[in-house]
Amino acid sequence: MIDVKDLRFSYKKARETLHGLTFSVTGGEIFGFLGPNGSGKSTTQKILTGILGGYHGKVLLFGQKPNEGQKDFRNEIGVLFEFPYLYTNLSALDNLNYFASFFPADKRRDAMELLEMLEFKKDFLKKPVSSYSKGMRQRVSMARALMNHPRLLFLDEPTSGLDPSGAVLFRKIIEEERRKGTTVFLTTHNMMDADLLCDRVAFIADGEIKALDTPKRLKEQKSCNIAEIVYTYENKRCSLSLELPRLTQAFPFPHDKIISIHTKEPTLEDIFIQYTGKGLI
Ligand SMILES: Nc1ncnc2c1ncn2[C@@H]1O[C@H](COP(=O)(O)OP(=O)(O)OP(=O)(O)O)[C@@H](O)[C@H]1O
Repeated sequence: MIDVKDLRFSYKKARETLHGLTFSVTGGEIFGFLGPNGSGKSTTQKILTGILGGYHGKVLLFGQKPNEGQKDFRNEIGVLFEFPYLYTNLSALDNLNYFASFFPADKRRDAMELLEMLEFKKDFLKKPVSSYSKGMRQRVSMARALMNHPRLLFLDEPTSGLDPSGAVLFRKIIEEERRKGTTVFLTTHNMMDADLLCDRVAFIADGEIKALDTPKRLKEQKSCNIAEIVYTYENKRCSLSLELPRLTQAFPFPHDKIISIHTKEPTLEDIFIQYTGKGLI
């Protein structure tokens, strides 16, 4: 679906922003592109969606170059940008109906249905976008990205500006898209979105991919293999950390009652820091 080999890009001659990215995304997967501010996520998405040209290396989507700009290609992708780019003097419905007019009639989804699915506040449907909160604008942007039944959906920070219940709703909708067979390229520095949604994630830092695998395997590779045992002894609550291989050996210690045994699993963010030496924010 997406095939990228040795992708290099510079905004200015003297400074390279992307230093040879290589990855591929297969049909039907949610692929996470995870990195801190300024690491090159949006630049990569802009190249993949044909907004930025002038790159070096191979970039193919559906087997064709994105910046060749064929209409068929535009009909097959949906994009949620980091910034909403909506007409602020128009309403949600007018914005969506205008964007829908770029697609053939049989590709268009109903604007009203999309906004209902995204739990958009009904009293604002005909008010101008300039009166909307960030979360409401994000809902309209998501509706626009889904407008043409895209086979490939690019989402740049989809849950940014949403409250927790809005973020849960968006994750549900993204999963529903995957269930229908849509391929999703999810750009984010939100570790929870990446961990909950993605089949595979690429860690990007300083314009380079530092690791690429399933969230589970990434966490297992760097797992610290420590179990924490909480127990009581002589009416006191105590805890003990133990390396996992020792759990299989007889390991006596004075106690009255074991309360819990938990492995200390690293989070995806812990793993990101181990690979890149930096946090996600
Ligand atoms: N139009 C531009 N002109 C010059 N430099 C740019 C431009 N856009 C981005 N950059 C630089 O390119 C680098 C990568 O930026 P990019 O926006 O791709 O990062 P990002 O990972 O998406 O960050 P964020 O999470 O903040 O959106 C940064 O150093 C940024 O300052």
